[in-house]
Amino acid sequence: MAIPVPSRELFIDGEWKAPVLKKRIPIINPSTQQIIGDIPAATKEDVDLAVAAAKSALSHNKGADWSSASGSVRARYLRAIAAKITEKKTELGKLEALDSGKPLDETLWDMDDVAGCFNYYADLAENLDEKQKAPVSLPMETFKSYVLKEPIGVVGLITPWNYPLLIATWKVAPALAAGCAAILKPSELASVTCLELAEICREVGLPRGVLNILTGLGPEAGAPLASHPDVDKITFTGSNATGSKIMTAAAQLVKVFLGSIICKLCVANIVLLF
Ligand SMILES: NC(=O)c1ccc[n+]([C@@H]2O[C@H](COP(=O)([O-])OP(=O)(O)OC[C@H]3O[C@@H](n4cnc5c(N)ncnc54)[C@H](O)[C@@H]3O)[C@@H](O)[C@H]2O)c1
Ligand SMILES: NCCCC=O
Repeated sequence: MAIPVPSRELFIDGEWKAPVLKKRIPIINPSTQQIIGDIPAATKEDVDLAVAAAKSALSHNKGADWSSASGSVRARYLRAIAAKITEKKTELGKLEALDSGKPLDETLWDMDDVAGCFNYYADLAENLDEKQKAPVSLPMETFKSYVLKEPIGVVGLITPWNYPLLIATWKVAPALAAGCAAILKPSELASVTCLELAEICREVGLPRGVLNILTGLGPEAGAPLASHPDVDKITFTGSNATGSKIMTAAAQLVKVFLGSIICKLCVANIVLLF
């Protein structure tokens, strides 16, 4: 299964960017304990750049490029990403097996699920167009009411090591389908395939800043993302201990009370939605 691990940088505003502090983290193959490469280590400085890029992606071309584009426009990108995942399935499966220590069969199944998930949310994005401005019936004829679905804004996506690209996709695909701009912070223990997702975003021409990918340590990269005042929503999957820290950080910014944090913690199938 020998395959070279690509050397990547952070993915910010549609470009590869070296971390401001130039730090890197070794990639350790869990089955051999050998160092097989390294990933960039983002810090608060890079988080600030990525959040600014995401914020500005929402308003490029007065929103027409992304946040207020039709669901069908966004679906085209999601389908293109799905097609690239399928095209690169073997390479991605091998990289993820080396990086996470999971059996190759499993990581290959996960790549099928990743592609399926991008296609699923492409369908939902298209369906959004039909549902947009659905009228709400009111008892008084003097009032008109309809439902306008709008993206919440900039979202932070923090993910664990055990399904590296799949759990990231469960967060990236719906965020993009809805018209949000996102910053993904994968686990420092298994980030390689998430960086390859960045390369795929470049290849399909995803508008810049719509998806930013910051690898790095939890306290150095995850924490400043979770507590960033310009991040409108945080979604996190991981341990109870980290979930507690993220909810505490969000509470300082009153995000918890605005319906803006989702935590999937270590008790199976628990979803806390405030
Ligand atoms: N409920 C589910 O569906 C589900 C799915 C997969 C994994 N899990 C759970 O995830 C855990 C395994 O994942 P892990 O070891 O990667 O979890 P973890 O909590 O150590 O790390 C998860 C993510 O949080 C980041 N992080 C760490 N400290 C942070 C901080 N202070 N602020 C912001 N981000 C921070 C990490 O860098 C990583 O990206 C297990 O407990 C497992 O049960 C749950
Ligand atoms: N089948 C994937 C389950 C991921 C959560 O742990």
